[in-house]
Amino acid sequence: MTLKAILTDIEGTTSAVSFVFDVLFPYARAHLPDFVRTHAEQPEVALQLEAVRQETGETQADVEHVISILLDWIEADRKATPLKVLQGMVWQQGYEAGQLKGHVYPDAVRALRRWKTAGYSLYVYSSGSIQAQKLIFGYAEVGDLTPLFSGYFDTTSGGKRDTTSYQGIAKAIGFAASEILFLSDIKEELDAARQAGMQTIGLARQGGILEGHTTVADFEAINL
Ligand SMILES: CSCCC(=O)C(=O)COP(=O)(O)O
Ligand SMILES: [Mg+2]
Repeated sequence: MTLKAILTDIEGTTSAVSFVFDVLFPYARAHLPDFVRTHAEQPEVALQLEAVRQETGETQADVEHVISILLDWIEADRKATPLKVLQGMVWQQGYEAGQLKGHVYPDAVRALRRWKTAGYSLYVYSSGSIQAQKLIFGYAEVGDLTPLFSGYFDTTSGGKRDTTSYQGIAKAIGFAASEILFLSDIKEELDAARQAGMQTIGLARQGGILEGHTTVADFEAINL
């Protein structure tokens, strides 16, 4: 099958789950309350606070209550778009201050560089906001990896377990779904991508099999 583009997940695929859970989420938990208090009137922040109110039906919630909802969502790893957008804004401060460095597995860095040189177009699809995606790759430990990527998709393209999201992404990329390879560590995401017609490879970095999909332990084991 012809392959023209690679669409990759981040957490558990290009980057360690532990980086997200032990570094990024605690950073957001610590800094999001003051960030929201300070910037609540800023239009792009106010828009997300309003989105939280709409999503929970708590239309009269004050800023402190919205903050407590957001902290609950971090705890529950909710992939809610307003939380993801706000996390991206908070992380930007951390990356710019040198307090955060994006973790990307060395095998992923090597393979992504090789595939780009070989002429494949590279895209990212993560529940993290597009801003957060650009930050993890832009401030990677090995330097700026963003020149490798031709585009980014987040939850504004739909949920990662929904087939329609992958159909929409293929349309946006401009290739047939069958010409796109999706990489992820989550079986349900791979199932949805395959249902949309994409090629799939599962990443099981701790070992194991993502049932129904070719599964590898790292990017070096992917032969295009
Ligand atoms: C873009 S780094 C932040 C990761 C994040 O917030 C997240 O929810 C990870 O989701 P993924 O779809 O990459 O598994
Ligand atoms: Mg993942």
